[in-house]
Amino acid sequence: MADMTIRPDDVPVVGREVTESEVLEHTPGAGGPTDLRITDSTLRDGSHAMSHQYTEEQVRGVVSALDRAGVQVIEVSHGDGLGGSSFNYGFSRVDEFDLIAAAVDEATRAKIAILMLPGLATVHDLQRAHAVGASVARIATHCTEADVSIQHFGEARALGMETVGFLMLAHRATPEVMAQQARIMVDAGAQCVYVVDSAGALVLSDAQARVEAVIDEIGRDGAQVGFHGHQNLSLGVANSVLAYQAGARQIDGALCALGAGAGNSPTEVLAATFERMGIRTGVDLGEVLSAAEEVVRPFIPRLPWMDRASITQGYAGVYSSFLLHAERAAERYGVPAHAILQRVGELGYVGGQEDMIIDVAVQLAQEQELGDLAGAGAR
Ligand SMILES: C[C@H](O)CC(=O)C(=O)O
Ligand SMILES: [Mn+2]
Repeated sequence: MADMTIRPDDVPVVGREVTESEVLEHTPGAGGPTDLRITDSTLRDGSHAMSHQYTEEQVRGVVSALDRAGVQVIEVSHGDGLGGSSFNYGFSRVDEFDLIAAAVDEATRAKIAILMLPGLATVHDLQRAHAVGASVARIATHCTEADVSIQHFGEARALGMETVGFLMLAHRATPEVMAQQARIMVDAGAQCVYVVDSAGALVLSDAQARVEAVIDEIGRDGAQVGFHGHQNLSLGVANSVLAYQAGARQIDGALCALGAGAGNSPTEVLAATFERMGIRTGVDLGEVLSAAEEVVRPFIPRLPWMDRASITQGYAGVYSSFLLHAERAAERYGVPAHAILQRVGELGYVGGQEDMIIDVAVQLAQEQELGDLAGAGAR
């Protein structure tokens, strides 16, 4: 297998020399050199499924177990990224900077990553995350709006952080557009760009084609490509394998699939599948299975699952984190969550439009009432 270390000469230079300390290195995991790097997002994407109620004790337990298992990067933030704790997205139980600091304190080998969406989080939030010890900045935009991340990549690199770009709702852009957007991120300082299947809507070759196009565009700069899957159509792991085969070298997962919608590709299943394929992740399978079964599963309020609402998200291409918002609106306005999500898909809403879910529910409730009245009139 190819040597996966990115050396100073391979890293795209963004307006200045790259120093040794900024070089993206793949820390050998428990099993030595790796062929791909798994980033675990239980403590970030999983925060959606936890309604952002993580405690410091839970964060410490998960980080310690993942670190022991040899997972090289652990993401910790509000589900919607830094600054997400708000009326629109849901308030965190514990300040995310305290959770990030606890994660940094607990990790002995793993790097702690944060996610941020420019506009929701500011450069000041990024500086705070760095100050408490986060060393990987994952900067996310809608798949056609990479230009809003330019300043943030510049600041992350200036802070000496490893940088990863997240092109969300990737099913909404063609492979060609994904490649153009990835180019913007790399020119701004991203060392890796992810194809992010936020809706779990990419079906096999759809995922592969996007990864291939992005690699064709940015691979020559020495930048890597990653894949972040959701299980709404149950394809997160299969898409991740295809992404690896297309050249992706960073893959996201979450223990017990704990993530938005039907959840993320389960980290423990990724570890087992790649091990079966002879692909080295550096993750100790026994330890990661224990982390899922003994540390995470006991505190999960509800296991993410492919039910009618989350399958509708995959089918209709709806942002996975809309699920709990839709369920709450369904309860309040007496309309089915899957009908809300179907309509949201038709209207093409993107992350940040959570408040529109209420409007859709109100509209559907009115339509339902009119339908009932018409039915009553006909009798
Ligand atoms: C902020 C989002 O939840 C990021 C993500 O995980 C996705 O788009 O998927
Ligand atoms: Mn996600």
